[in-house]
Amino acid sequence: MGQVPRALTIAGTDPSGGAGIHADLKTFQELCVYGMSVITAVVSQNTLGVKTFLDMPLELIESQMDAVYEDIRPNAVKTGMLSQSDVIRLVAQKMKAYNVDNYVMDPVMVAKSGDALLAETAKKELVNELLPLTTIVTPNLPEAEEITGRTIQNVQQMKDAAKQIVDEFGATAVVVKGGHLDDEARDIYYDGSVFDELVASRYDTKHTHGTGCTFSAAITAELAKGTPLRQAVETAKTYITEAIKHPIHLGRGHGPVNHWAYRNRQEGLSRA
Ligand SMILES: Nc1ncnc2c1ncn2[C@@H]1O[C@H](COP(=O)(O)OP(=O)(O)O)[C@@H](O)[C@H]1O
Ligand SMILES: Cc1ncc(COP(=O)(O)O)c(N)n1
Repeated sequence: MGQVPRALTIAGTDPSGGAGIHADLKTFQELCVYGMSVITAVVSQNTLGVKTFLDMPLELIESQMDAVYEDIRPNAVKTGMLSQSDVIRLVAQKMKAYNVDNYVMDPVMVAKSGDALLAETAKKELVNELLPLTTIVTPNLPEAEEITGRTIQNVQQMKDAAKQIVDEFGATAVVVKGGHLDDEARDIYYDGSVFDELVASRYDTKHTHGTGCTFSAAITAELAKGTPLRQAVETAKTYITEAIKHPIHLGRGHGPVNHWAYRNRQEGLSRA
């Protein structure tokens, strides 16, 4: 047997298991990829909201990245919550030092509960330092608005934002996620030459804690396996749609998505 595909997430935690590192590792596992993690912040949160969080010291983030790269090199990497400017600058510097490719950025800014997970002053660092390194970036509508300075209320405006993020800010590709838009869950993919729409039914559910984390982790897992980018995004869309469609009804707020649903569908099983 050849070496198993390996993916790394650099992100914050969620003790209730629905978002951040926890969502990412569950997604990697379900997609048969060996998961590793670098923790940027310990976040006290659950389905009801964020209570508080503590950023890890920079030396500890750096040391965790070194621990991974000196031993088990990942085939793909994603970033989630990076919370402040010096964390972003450090991660960008380490990404360059380790010559990272297959980099998926989920530009996490605000939790579903409305709590800020990225300092206001750090947004420009995310765009200037990290965006040009990405293979793909996956903003939701408010994040795409922040990055581009545009108002986005329809598909044409999503396409305009996608174009700006790639052509002007230097991402290799982008998916602008329309989970916040209308009656369909319509996302716009753009890779500098091709626009594409990823469309799924929109399910009327409050169980959407960790949807963005899960979607970007699924793209990362597929890239780690060597799946071409466009196809990786397609698989991630199926994964997140199934995970939202079959809620597991945990928590008193925005509950977590169902990580068993994708494989249940593939294998005709019913684990939950
Ligand atoms: N209610 C829903 N039904 C179906 N798909 C959804 C729903 N909400 C979000 N999605 C999809 O889930 C993925 C994550 O989107 P989104 O919720 O916008 O991200 P974020 O968690 O970053 O805000 C996207 O593919 C989006 O279209
Ligand atoms: C540590 C951490 N990272 C990210 C999110 C955003 O989650 P969502 O995917 O619901 O936008 C979160 N709530 N916590």
